[in-house]
Amino acid sequence: MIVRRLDEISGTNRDVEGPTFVSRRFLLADDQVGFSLHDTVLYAGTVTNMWYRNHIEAVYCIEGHATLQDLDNDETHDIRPGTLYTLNGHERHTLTVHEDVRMVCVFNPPLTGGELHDDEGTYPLLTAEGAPS
Ligand SMILES: CC(=O)NCC[C@H](N)C(=O)O
Repeated sequence: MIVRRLDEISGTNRDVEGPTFVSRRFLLADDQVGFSLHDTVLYAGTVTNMWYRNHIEAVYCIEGHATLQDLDNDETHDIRPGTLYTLNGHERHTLTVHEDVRMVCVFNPPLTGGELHDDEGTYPLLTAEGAPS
């Protein structure tokens, strides 16, 4: 069994700062559970463009307010606490954050640690050893 607390992750290499968010990565590939799980806060006033070509991501909002734009299907969704979205079609999307949003994010395959978005908003596909798979 794995038990972790947010205050144990803060300030470690599982606490990853991006330009528009902080991602506290509770579970990663080397935990060997088949997915990664993050507590992510995206900051008010920011816009983040993403395209998870290599992963499926599920996102559950527990705090704040944002607008999600599905660029592939030309749809817009209001994101508030209690809303889940899942990028099961690897959709290109944008999050425009009105109030800091706190999200529980699950990635399959799991992230390995320090991944950050490239110019297209994609995370690389890495193994637990950090090498491209
Ligand atoms: C909601 C979202 O996708 N934010 C970007 C960060 C990502 N969820 C992460 O935790 O690395």
